[in-house]
Amino acid sequence: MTLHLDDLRVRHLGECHHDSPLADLVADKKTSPHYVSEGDRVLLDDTVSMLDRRGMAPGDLPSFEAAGPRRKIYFDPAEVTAGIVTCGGLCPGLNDVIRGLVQELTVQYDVKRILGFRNGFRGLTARHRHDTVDLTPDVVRDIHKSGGTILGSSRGGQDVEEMVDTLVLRGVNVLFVVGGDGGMNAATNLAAAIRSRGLDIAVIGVPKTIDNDLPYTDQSFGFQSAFAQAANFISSVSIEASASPDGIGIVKLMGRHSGFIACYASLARNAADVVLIPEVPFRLEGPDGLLARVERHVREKGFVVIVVAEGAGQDLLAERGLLQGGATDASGNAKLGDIGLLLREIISAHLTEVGLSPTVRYIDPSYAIRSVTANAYDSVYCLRLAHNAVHAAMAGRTETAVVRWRRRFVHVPMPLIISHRNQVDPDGDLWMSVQEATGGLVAPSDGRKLERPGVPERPGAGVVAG
Ligand SMILES: Nc1ncnc2c1ncn2[C@@H]1O[C@H](COP(=O)(O)OP(=O)(O)O)[C@@H](O)[C@H]1O
Ligand SMILES: O=P(O)(O)OC[C@H]1O[C@](O)(COP(=O)(O)O)[C@@H](O)[C@@H]1O
Ligand SMILES: [Mg+2]
Repeated sequence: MTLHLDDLRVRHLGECHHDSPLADLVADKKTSPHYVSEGDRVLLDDTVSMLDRRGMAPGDLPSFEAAGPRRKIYFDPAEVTAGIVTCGGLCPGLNDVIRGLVQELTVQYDVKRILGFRNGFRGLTARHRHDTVDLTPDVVRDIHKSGGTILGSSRGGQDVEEMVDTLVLRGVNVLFVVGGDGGMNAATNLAAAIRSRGLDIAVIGVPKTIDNDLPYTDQSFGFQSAFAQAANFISSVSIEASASPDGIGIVKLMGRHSGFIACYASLARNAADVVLIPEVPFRLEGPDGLLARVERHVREKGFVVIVVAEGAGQDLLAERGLLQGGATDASGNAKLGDIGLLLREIISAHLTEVGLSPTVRYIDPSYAIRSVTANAYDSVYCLRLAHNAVHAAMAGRTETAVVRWRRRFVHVPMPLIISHRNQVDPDGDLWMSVQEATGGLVAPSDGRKLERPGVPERPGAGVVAG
């Protein structure tokens, strides 16, 4: 998809006439390596060759509006009622975002009324619209010390007009939606319905996903905390596998369509011998297939550690009739088959057949990963996203997501956030790092040639076969 400057312009509700309480803070600020001044823009591309290929004057290059406080704002804070909703699967840092939004709205902008809608968009339906939480600095003071979301979350569709009615009935003129692709889709529809009714309500998105599968953001909040926790499970399985004769360690990690958690968690411990992700289909059979590679590892080193993203190898499950074709959850997300269980069965059978005596250690940590408390890095990240989301809303931006792009906080039109999925690029440098760390790949099922098969020496990897 080729993006142009106009695709990256965000919607405004109107002119900003009110003095911002933060005007003095930004009055003399200029763009520097550590600040982007109001009105300046952040480039989409970041290499000389990409810019060169565009062949444009700097002002015409595709770029994002910088986030941050403005000198003038659109809303009179005394007239603002803010709403907050968290939706979809959990992710570390949701409470940090809620806390940051509430603190910034109240302390900096003196907004007096903030409603927390319960259990995702379900909380905006007619049935639940009056069951809200009054969010104050006191209520949110310590919530970042726990994972999850104090507001609750949910999957499943709701009527968009009914949700707009809720905003009108509850007097909400600024809504913050913390959600993933589904949540951003719903927020986009909501904003469109608001626009078609001519209402003065801003909808600001804070993109959320532990799968890190949303585009136009450096890395989603909570992702670091999630993969750090995932890495602990890889260590556990590695220790178990290395202490067992012909040990097979398998860790299945979340990642429906994108294998970022599997890649990062594997790199964090450098204990994985094989990493399987949805973006790179793999073969079981043949000299470079998974089974041969696993067998080689076990024979040469005594054990093997496999990290598999839940969305990997779904074709293998389908071939075996282990997928309910077209089955989806309440939000329309595809229901996956259990690749971890299939690998456990197939690998055990193969190794037994070739005369080994495998001991399999299989962990599926699932919710134990995404429910953790945000680490210090993610807490800071969430707080800064929240501050910028509040600035965007008060400045009358709408249908806009607040993200960090190439280290700068920027505004992205919501439709772009759902325009495609962020995935591990098999030709990109992350996958290259995984290849370097694991010493090669399982043969791809698309017939591409392997470049570097082999078993690398890993310091501290444990038992080496004699
Ligand atoms: N394509 C869609 N269009 C409109 N609303 C959607 C869409 N997909 C999901 N939603 C709504 O967004 C909410 C969250 O979506 P879900 O896919 O469960 O999680 P996430 O936001 O984390 O991706 C759900 O309540 C669902 O109804
Ligand atoms: O059991 P649930 O809630 O459907 O969640 C499972 C899915 O949630 C995820 O964490 C992604 O969540 P989102 O769809 O909310 O982004 C996936 O990794 C996983 O497949
Ligand atoms: Mg999703």
